[in-house]
Amino acid sequence: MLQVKNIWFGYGNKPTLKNISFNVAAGEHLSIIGESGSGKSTLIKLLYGEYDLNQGSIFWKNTQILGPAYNLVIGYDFIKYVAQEFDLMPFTTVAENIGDFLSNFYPEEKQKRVNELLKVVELTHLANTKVKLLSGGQKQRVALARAIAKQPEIILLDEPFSHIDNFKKQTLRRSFFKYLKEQNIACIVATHDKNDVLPFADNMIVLSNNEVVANNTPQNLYNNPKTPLIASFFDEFNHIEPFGLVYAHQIKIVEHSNLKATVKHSYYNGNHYLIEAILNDKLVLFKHENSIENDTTVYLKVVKLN
Ligand SMILES: Nc1ncnc2c1ncn2[C@@H]1O[C@H](COP(=O)(O)OP(=O)(O)OP(=O)(O)O)[C@@H](O)[C@H]1O
Repeated sequence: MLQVKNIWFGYGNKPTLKNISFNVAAGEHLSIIGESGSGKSTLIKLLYGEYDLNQGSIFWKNTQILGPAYNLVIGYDFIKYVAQEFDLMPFTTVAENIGDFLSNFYPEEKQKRVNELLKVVELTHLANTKVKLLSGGQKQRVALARAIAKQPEIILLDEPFSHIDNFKKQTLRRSFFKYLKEQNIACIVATHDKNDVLPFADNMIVLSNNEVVANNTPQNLYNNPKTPLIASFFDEFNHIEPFGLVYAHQIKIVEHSNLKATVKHSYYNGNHYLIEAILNDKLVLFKHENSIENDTTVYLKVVKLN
């Protein structure tokens, strides 16, 4: 298990992270979310041992993760880290990059493993292409395959699919996270994308103002967002008294109610429209199957079924 106990860290005098504690079990999938600059990447780097802590401790099982003041070479065999900038060998092929950490002692085994990894990240067709010729998204997939090549016990991913286009993202995300679960590899993922979290994470932590402000399952945080920051991560939302935080899909148009609003704009969103309206002099957002003409009066009802 990963045990993070009361860690503090700052690049200068001011703390970037304060009083951070959480655990991650073997094979567990934890997401870290928070606004840009909230310290997600910094936390991932601390878990890898890239910096020295100001206070607190990090253990994976019985091994303490220590920073450069204690280690000549940063990192540990059982932990892999895929940064936002990938560390690849540009002048060798995709297959060579992926196989770089694998032993040459059993060439057939090595080839089999490389083929398996190429399949997980859907790069079989580019096996013999030099990495310098790849797109950003393809390079990101090589970095992911390299990180799992030697079966780490824990993998740290910083925005792992940010360069990958939507055509590939959905299937890649499913096959990659499924692979980690099957192999019982714990993973910690810093992300801005709810689609990295909701279908896959066992738990998620929310960073704000240098601290962990929530640590719970995605289901609990989605169904009961305690703060606007958490609600905004998942979807468009409103604050309507006496209901509190209400997602746009939790508002319906009804024949009559005491929530009388005037429509100002309809945004096409594929399977629904996002409607912007004015309710008691405040903006309200709700989802509707059709567009609605501007200045139409509608009556709204809050339906919180979660
Ligand atoms: N090497 C560094 N030296 C000094 N300050 C840094 C360094 N790296 C990050 N910071 C600062 O630490 C804070 C947290 O940055 P960090 O990159 O961890 O945030 P983040 O949540 O990962 O952001 P994003 O979502 O934009 O990637 C920011 O204020 C940033 O400017």
